Amino acid sequence: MSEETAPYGTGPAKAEAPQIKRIRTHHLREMKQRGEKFAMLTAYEQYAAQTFDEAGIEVLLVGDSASNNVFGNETSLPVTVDELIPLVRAVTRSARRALVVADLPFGSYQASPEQAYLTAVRFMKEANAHAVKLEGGVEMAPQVRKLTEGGIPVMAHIGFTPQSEHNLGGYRVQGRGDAAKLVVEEAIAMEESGAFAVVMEMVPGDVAAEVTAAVSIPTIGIGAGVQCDGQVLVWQDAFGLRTGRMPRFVKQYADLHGVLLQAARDYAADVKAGTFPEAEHTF
Ligand SMILES: Nc1nc(=O)c2c([nH]1)NC[C@@H]1CN(c3ccc(C(=O)N[C@@H](CCC(=O)O)C(=O)O)cc3)CN21
Ligand SMILES: CC(C)C(=O)C(=O)O
Ligand SMILES: [Mg+2]
Repeated sequence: MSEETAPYGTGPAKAEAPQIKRIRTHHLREMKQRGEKFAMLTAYEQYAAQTFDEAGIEVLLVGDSASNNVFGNETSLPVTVDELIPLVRAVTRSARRALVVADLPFGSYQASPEQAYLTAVRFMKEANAHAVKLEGGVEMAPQVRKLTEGGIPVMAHIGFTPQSEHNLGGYRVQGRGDAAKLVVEEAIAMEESGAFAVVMEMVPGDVAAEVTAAVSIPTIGIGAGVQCDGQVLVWQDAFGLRTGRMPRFVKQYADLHGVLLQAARDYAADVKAGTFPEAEHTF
């Protein structure tokens, strides 16, 4: 089937598509230098990825949070590399401009730099990821160095790191009081090991500001205040597809749950009443 007549989900035909320059890791660093902020969202499949890309979101993260937001687990711990690879592939196929980052899941990189490299290579080769992300500070420096030297851009993730929730004593703010200097040290270790950016999760705003000033790589906050170079949220939180208690750092920009609920109810009511399908929907 030609691109022009393909009915589903292929977006505009390649021939008509204007040339769009892909965001690369150095562009984010240049934005930091210019004092320009950038936005990152999670994405796990085609339509969200296409829509966020069209909206100008600079970075799409295929988070290990797919564990709870796609696969229905309670935490991010159970998700596997084999489960995440098809999601990353869908997002890289769908985003024309955004930098697509694949989150390495729990247990797929902590054992050794070699394990981290072999896992990251799978995301790069099998899913066309542009970069990978891993959780941890100073203790992950050998992993970050190994990947970077092997040609794989690494985004670090410090502060509250959900894969270590059992060691951190639950979902808690990190870096309060004396622990602030540890967060700064972690960020510096990540920059020195070659990370191109660092996510900071649930860190006091003043500490995140200090980190942002202390490193030349961009910082990306989630519950880390407005002075980070970029921000990230889980899209189902920000756009209201997920319901229930939200972390304090979430701002709700839409009520997709309400929209979908009403649409599904209207459809069911039409079917039951015999008012759908109508003549125009019938061959
Ligand atoms: N849907 C979703 N959103 C996320 O932000 C997210 C995931 N899933 N899965 C992986 C991790 C887990 N994250 C979480 C989960 C819960 C809290 C939370 O309950 N925070 C509370 C307590 C903070 C405190 O103790 O001070 C909050 O009110 O922010 C925070 C981050 C962030 N990530
Ligand atoms: C919340 C972001 C930073 C993340 O790691 C994820 O979605 O998995
Ligand atoms: Mg994650």
